Amino acid sequence: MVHEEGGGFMSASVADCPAIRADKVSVRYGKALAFEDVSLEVSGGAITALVGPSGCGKTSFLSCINRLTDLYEGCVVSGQLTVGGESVLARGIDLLALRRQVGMISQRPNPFPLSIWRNLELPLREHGVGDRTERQQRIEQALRDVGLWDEVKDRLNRSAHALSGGQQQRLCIARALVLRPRVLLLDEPCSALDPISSGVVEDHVVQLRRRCTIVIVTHNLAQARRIADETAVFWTREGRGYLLESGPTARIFEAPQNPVTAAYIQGLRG
Ligand SMILES: Nc1ncnc2c1ncn2[C@@H]1O[C@H](COP(=O)(O)OP(=O)(O)OP(=O)(O)O)[C@@H](O)[C@H]1O
Repeated sequence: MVHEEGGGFMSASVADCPAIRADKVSVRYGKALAFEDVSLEVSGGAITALVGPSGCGKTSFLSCINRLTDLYEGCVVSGQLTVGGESVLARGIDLLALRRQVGMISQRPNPFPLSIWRNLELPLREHGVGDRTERQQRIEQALRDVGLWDEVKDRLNRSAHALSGGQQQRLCIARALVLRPRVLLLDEPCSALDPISSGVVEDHVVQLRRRCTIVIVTHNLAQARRIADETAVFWTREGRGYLLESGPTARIFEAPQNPVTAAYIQGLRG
């Protein structure tokens, strides 16, 4: 992909729980604009929900933040995007360092076809983190953070694929957490789960508030209202996504400024 911005990403200077700032960010796939001119401030340490109808660019926006967009041929990201004040769209930034700071969880649980332990050890080895003792500590802590430790501590060498869907998704969150990211991007993390597993995942995401800056895409407006400090509503016009409005979640749900937002949250549109 091509990036159209200057600057640099210095992992050492990113503050704890960094804010994310998008200034007129647009994403094109070939000639098709996925979304355009999105300007959004995401507060450090808060949970921000991205909501809106299908195809309005929520996942594409999320993917810019850790440069997953690089994986799509013909994808062009323009505008300014910073994490903790450091540009993430610049050419030549250290992508490994960026992705260590900015973890991403996808919609469907996707553990590697390896043991539970290896799933968590692999990213640590890949990023050259710690010695054996530190790796063990991080793995146990990450499993505790997602409430899995007591459930799996006696079967760490079993295949991750033998876990239930909800456990697999929590394992994937733990796999991101072992690297101690400062930003966590979650793309509809509960959409493939049953309501009980979904609730468990949601509870653990909430517990990460203030430890990470969290951006979560969700189609579940009740979930956004329950867990998000801030909400950004995306919309689509002639096939192009844009940001309709954003602000504190209570304001978006109780006193939306835009009539389209009002209709959307009442279930009348979208
Ligand atoms: N890899 C890709 N290549 C080409 N077009 C893409 C790609 N990913 C997304 N798009 C297009 O970009 C637009 C925005 O898609 P995106 O998945 O970001 O929206 P979304 O709001 O997350 O949708 P959903 O809620 O259904 O996941 C859509 O028109 C989609 O078809």
